[in-house]
Amino acid sequence: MAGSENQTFCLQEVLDGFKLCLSPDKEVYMEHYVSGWRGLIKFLNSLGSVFGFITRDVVSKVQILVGLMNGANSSQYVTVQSMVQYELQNQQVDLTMTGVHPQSGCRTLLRLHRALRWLELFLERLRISTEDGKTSVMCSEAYNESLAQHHPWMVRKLAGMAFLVLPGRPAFFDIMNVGPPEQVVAMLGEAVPLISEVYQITEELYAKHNLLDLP
Ligand SMILES: CCCCCCCCCCCCC/C=C/[C@@H](O)[C@H](COP(=O)(O)O)NC(=O)CCCCCCCCCCCCCCC
Repeated sequence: MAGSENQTFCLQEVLDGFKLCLSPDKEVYMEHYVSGWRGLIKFLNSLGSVFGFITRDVVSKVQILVGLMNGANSSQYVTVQSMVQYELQNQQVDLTMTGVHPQSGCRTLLRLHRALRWLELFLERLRISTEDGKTSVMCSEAYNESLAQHHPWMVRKLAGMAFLVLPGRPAFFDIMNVGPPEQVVAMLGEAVPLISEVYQITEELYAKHNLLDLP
């Protein structure tokens, strides 16, 4: 039950979500994709109100996907592949401009998918960083290389301001709830390739169907 879930962030939970994401034939299970994101929402919550505008956006996108996964056509929303096939075949996606399906699964997941690339780039920087590494710099470099190109000026400015108040590397590692820094680094070494594979598979699927620029 949502209300009784543990609200403390743990990197292991995110790792587990993305680990379970891929089926034997490399389809992406939506249930586990969303559960990885639920873990990340806990992390965002622990960062406080400055990050509230980001948290609210992620929460609302996860809610849209969960609504589809539990809705009348739930059997079509088991994997990202089945969702894409179903929504395209049934004209459930606004392909060129926002119209009757502003909250399609495809466009909603695309936003999280782009953010997953940010996460991959950020976590890799964190993994190879030294003790005095600046999380705000790692975060904004990863952002500029990924999500920023999809955001208007105002969102980029707000994001840039939020990055400045990020906790430093030691506090960041503590919030991850993994153990000493060596264990955090080891877990990041496991998490980054997993996230990267899920990202690549989704990216290829969206590219194949010309869905990478959905409005
Ligand atoms: C570590 C601190 C968190 C830094 C987050 C970096 C990303 C900054 C993103 C700024 C997003 C601003 C909010 C609004 C965005 C929307 O306009 C925009 C477009 O949506 P629309 O087409 O429906 O309008 N939405 C998006 O692009 C989705 C943004 C999703 C952001 C996800 C951020 C995930 C943060 C996870 C933190 C995990 C840290 C690592 C833990 C081990």
